[in-house]
Amino acid sequence: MRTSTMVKANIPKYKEAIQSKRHVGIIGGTFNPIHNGHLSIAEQVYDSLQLDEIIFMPNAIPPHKIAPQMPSQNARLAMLTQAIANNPHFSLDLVEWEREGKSYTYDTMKLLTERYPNTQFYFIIGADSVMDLSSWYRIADLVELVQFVGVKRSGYQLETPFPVTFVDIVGSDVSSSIIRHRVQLNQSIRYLVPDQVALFIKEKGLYLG
Ligand SMILES: Nc1ncnc2c1ncn2[C@@H]1O[C@H](COP(=O)(O)OP(=O)(O)OP(=O)(O)O)[C@@H](O)[C@H]1O
Ligand SMILES: O=C(O)c1ccc[n+]([C@@H]2O[C@H](COP(=O)([O-])O)[C@@H](O)[C@H]2O)c1
Repeated sequence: MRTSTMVKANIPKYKEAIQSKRHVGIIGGTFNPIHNGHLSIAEQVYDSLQLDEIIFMPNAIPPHKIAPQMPSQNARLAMLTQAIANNPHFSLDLVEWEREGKSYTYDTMKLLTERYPNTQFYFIIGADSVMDLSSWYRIADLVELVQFVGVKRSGYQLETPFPVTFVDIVGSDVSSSIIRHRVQLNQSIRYLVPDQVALFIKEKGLYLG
C-alpha cells in the first residue's frame, strides 16, 4: 500500500450502513493537486441532490491522462486528505489508489455496486469528462452501474448521448493545470486551493520544475 496520510480522513459511512438505501456521490480524479473547484462541485451536488455523503476517489494511474508534473503519490494523497478533513460529509476511498494498473471506473464501480447493493452511486464529472465519456472503458456497462452527474466547466459543452443528470452549479474556472502553471510562474494560488494545500505545495516545493 502506497499511503502515508498526515491527516485522518473520515471513513465512508456507506461502508457501515448496509441495511438502508443510501445515495452516495463519488468524485474521482487525479487531484494533481486538489483545488477549490473539486470541493465546490462536490458540495453543490451533495446539496442539490440531497445525497448522504460524498466520496473522493483518487486514481492511482489516470486512464486517459498523461499526467505531467505528477508529484509523489503520497504528496497527492496528503493534499487531498487535508483538503477534505473539515467537512463531515466528505470522505476518502482508496479502492483505486490501492489497485495496480490503470484506474478504470468500470472496474471500481463493479466492485462497489456488488459490495454495497443498497447504495445508489452518483459519479460526479465536469463537462470535459462528460464530453469524453464515449472513450471510457466499458461505458455502456458503466452507465448501468452508476448515475452520472455532470456539471458545467468553462470551455466545454454539456452534451452527450449518455444518460447524465445535469446539476446547475456556480462554476469556477480553476483547474489543476492552472494551479501547477501558476506555481511555476510564482503566482499566488491563495483562494484557489485550500490554505493547507497551498502551504503543502510551498513547503515541499511542488510543481516548480
Ligand atoms: N473547475 C471545475 N469545474 C467542473 N468540474 C471540474 C473542475 N475541476 C475539476 N473538475 C472535474 O473533476 C474531476 C476530476 O478532475 P481532475 O482531478 O482531473 O482535475 P482537473 O482540474 O481537470 O485537472 P487537470 O487540469 O490537470 O486536467 C473531473 O471529472 C473534472 O471534470
Ligand atoms: O474508466 C475510464 O475509462 C475513465 C476514463 C477517463 C477518466 N476516468 C475517471 O474519471 C475521473 C476524472 O478523470 P480525470 O482524468 O479528469 O482525473 C477519474 O476518476 C478517472 O479515473 C475513467
